[in-house]
Amino acid sequence: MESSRSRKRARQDWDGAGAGAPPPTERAVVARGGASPLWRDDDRDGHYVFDLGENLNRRYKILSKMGEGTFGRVLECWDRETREYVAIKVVRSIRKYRDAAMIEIDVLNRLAENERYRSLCVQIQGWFDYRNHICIVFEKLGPSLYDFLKRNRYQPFPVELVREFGRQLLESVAYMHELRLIHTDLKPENILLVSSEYIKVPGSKKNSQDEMHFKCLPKSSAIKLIDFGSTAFDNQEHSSIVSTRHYRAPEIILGLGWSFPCDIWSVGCILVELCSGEALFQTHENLEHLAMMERVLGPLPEHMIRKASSSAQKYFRRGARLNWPEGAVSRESIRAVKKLDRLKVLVPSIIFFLVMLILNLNYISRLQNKNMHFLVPQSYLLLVLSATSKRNTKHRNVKFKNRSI
Ligand SMILES: Nc1ncnc2c1ncn2[C@@H]1O[C@H](COP(=O)(O)OP(=O)(O)OP(=O)(O)O)[C@@H](O)[C@H]1O
Repeated sequence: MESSRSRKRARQDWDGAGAGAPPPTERAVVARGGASPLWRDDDRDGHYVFDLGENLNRRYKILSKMGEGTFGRVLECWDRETREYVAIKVVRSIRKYRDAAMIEIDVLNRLAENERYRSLCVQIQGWFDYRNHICIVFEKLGPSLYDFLKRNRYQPFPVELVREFGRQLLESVAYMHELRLIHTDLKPENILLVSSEYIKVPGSKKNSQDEMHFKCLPKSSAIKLIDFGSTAFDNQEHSSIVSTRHYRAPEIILGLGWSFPCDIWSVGCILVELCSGEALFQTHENLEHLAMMERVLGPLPEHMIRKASSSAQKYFRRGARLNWPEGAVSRESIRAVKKLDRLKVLVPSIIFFLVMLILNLNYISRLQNKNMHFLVPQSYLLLVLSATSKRNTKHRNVKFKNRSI
C-alpha cells in the first residue's frame, strides 16, 4: 500500500532480476589522477557507491548528489571536456531499471529531434554504460518546483508566476503529445527551474512569535520537464496503473484505459498545488481519492461510472453513485474529504477557470474518444492563459513578464 504522504510513484512490477557481473576490465582500474576509483560493490538497492571528488569514467568528476529517484541517483559532475557542470543520472544496476533507462534515452532522443525541445524539456548530452550502470548526461538545471515549495514551508507561489509556469507546462506537454508521447508522471518534482537563482521577499505566514517569514522566489520563471522514465508511446500497450497517486487521473483509477488526457489532469492538479501550496488530492486510497474528486469538482460523469472496470465497480452503489461516505474506511477519511473546498474556493478566480477547463476537458475528451489527441484543447488552454495573462499584466503590473524578474 502507498504510504499516506509518499510522493513517489509506485513503479510497475517489472520482471527483471539483478544485474549481471561487471566487465572484468573495470575491476582492475585504480584511482589515480584522472583514472577511475577501485571497483566496489553496489549498495543493496543496486545504487552505484561513490565518493565526492571521484571520477565517473575519466571525463566526469563527481561534485555532489543532486537528487535520488526510483531509477537511480542524479550527480552533479564536472565535465572535463566541455568544462561545464552537468547532471548525470546513474541508473541502478538492476535489469528492469537498465531497460527503462534505455527507453528514457530513446524518448529523450525522440524529443531532441526538434529544436523546440531545447526550451521545454531537459537536454540530454549523451549516455554511457559504466560498471553496469547506465549513466545519462543532462544539462544541469536548478531546483524543482516541489523543492521550492518545501523550502518556502509550502507557502504558495504568486498567481502571476503560476500562470507563467502553467503556460510553459502546457507548451511542453503539447510538444510531447505532438510527438505522440505521454509523459504519465507530471508532478512538481519533475518540473525543474532552469536557474537556481532566487530572491527573498516577505512571506504571508507568521511563526508563533508573530515574526514575519520570508519566502524565496525564483529570479527567472523558466522551467523544463524532466524524468521521461515512465513516458509511454501512444501506439504501444499501456500498463494499467501510471502516475504518482496525487496526480493520477480518474480514468486510471476506474480502469477505463488512459491516454493523452492523463497528462492534462496532472497539469490541473499541479496548478492548484502551486496556487495553494499543498497537493490537492492528499490520499493513498482509490475510493477516498474519487470522493475527493467529487468534492472538489462535482459528481463523476455518468458515462465514466458506467464503463468502470469490474474491479472498480465496487466503488459505486448500484453502478450509479459513489459509495461514499458509506464505503469510507475511517471517520478520519470522511473528515479529510469534507475538509476539501470546491475548486472555486481553493484557487484564485483567474486560475480557477483554467483549472476547471483543464480538469473538465479530461472528462469531455473521454466522452468523445478515449484516444483523442489533446492538441486542440491544449491550444485553446494556451489561448485562455495568454488572454488572462495580458489582462492581469495590465492590472497588477506583473513582474514575471519575459520569464525573469
Ligand atoms: N538535469 C537535472 N539538473 C538538476 N537536477 C536534476 C536533473 N535531473 C534530475 N535532477 C534531480 O534528481 C531528482 C531525480 O531525478 P529523476 O526524477 O529523473 O529520477 P527518477 O529516478 O526517474 O525519479 P522518479 O522516482 O520520480 O521516477 C530530481 O527530482 C531532481 O531533483
